[in-house]
Amino acid sequence: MTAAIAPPEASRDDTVLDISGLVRHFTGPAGTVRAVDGVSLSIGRGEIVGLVGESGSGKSTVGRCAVRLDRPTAGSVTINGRDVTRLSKRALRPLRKDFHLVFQDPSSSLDPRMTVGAIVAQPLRLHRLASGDALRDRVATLLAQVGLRPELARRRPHELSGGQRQRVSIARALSVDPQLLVADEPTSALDVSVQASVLNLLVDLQRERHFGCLFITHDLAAVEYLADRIAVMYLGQLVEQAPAAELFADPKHPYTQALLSAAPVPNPAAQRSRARIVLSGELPSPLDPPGGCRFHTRCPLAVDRCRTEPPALRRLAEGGGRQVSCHLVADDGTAPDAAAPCPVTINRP
Ligand SMILES: Nc1ncnc2c1ncn2[C@@H]1O[C@H](COP(=O)(O)OP(=O)(O)OP(=O)(O)O)[C@@H](O)[C@H]1O
Repeated sequence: MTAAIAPPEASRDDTVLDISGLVRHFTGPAGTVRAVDGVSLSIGRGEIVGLVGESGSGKSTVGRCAVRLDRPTAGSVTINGRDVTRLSKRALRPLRKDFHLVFQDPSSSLDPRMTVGAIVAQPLRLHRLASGDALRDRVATLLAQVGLRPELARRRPHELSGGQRQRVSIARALSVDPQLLVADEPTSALDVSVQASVLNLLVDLQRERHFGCLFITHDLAAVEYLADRIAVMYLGQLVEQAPAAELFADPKHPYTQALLSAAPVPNPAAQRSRARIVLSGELPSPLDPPGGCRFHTRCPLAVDRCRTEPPALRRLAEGGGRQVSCHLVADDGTAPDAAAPCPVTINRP
């Protein structure tokens, strides 16, 4: 398990989400899936943190635990200073308005029997925040804020387009003014032509309302555009975390370097300066993750130490508070280039 260190953000008093040492294992007939294995991450008010990594690396599991749709095996989740990890459903109910999840596929998260108006009104009713005319006005305002015409309130989800349905989910999630929104691939089920407008809507609403946002995605161009900070996951653990601009300009972890090298960039000159790193092999099974550094089986730079000793996620001496878990990255941030493997000096403690 990773010896994850608590980021300094965890001690800020504007922290809305603080995940500490999160572990989520699923035990079934085939064994124990170690979906998340020691993740620590925090999000401040008004901050968008992007969570990226290959399919199966554990991103959605982190997101589900963050909003208590799933319970961690170990570790804690604190929202607005309250540890929600072990609260009963009843104790959790009044706090639920502070955090919401926007799912990848709005069709599966919207009740097909309810009208759009009733769906958006539901959290306001549940938390007794509005009723009667005030409730109707609030729903109309919310629909307008997500760019939907008021008459759509009488329709049902199947009568809307995918983009409109996702706007309804966003209106529902934001109806009670949450402090934290977890958006799990909110545009990946949508037509490419409407993805940008839904993303822009999310960003506009976030800038206006200053909620903290955990944005889970495979879309590196989107995350570069909208996230303040990015955390990179590999096989259940965080391998790197840094301000978005710094991560994209200078990825330190060999896995981050490989991930970003595969992403299309809007500026072709930048693309040319970044050699493509093709990783060998598949993501190993989380049923039996490799010992030592979990990435060593695919890392073009791995040395003996990587095969035996798990690297801790440690803070580098950089202004932005970057964290990296790699034996080959020096404390001052000097990092080898996975695109040009060559003998490296191991930075032994
Ligand atoms: N309820 C469950 N029972 C058993 N295994 C699970 C369960 N939920 C997730 N997993 C496993 O945990 C691992 C992490 O899954 P998760 O969905 O969190 O990854 P992800 O990074 O979000 O993937 P994707 O990008 O494809 O959504 C995967 O191996 C997945 O099969």
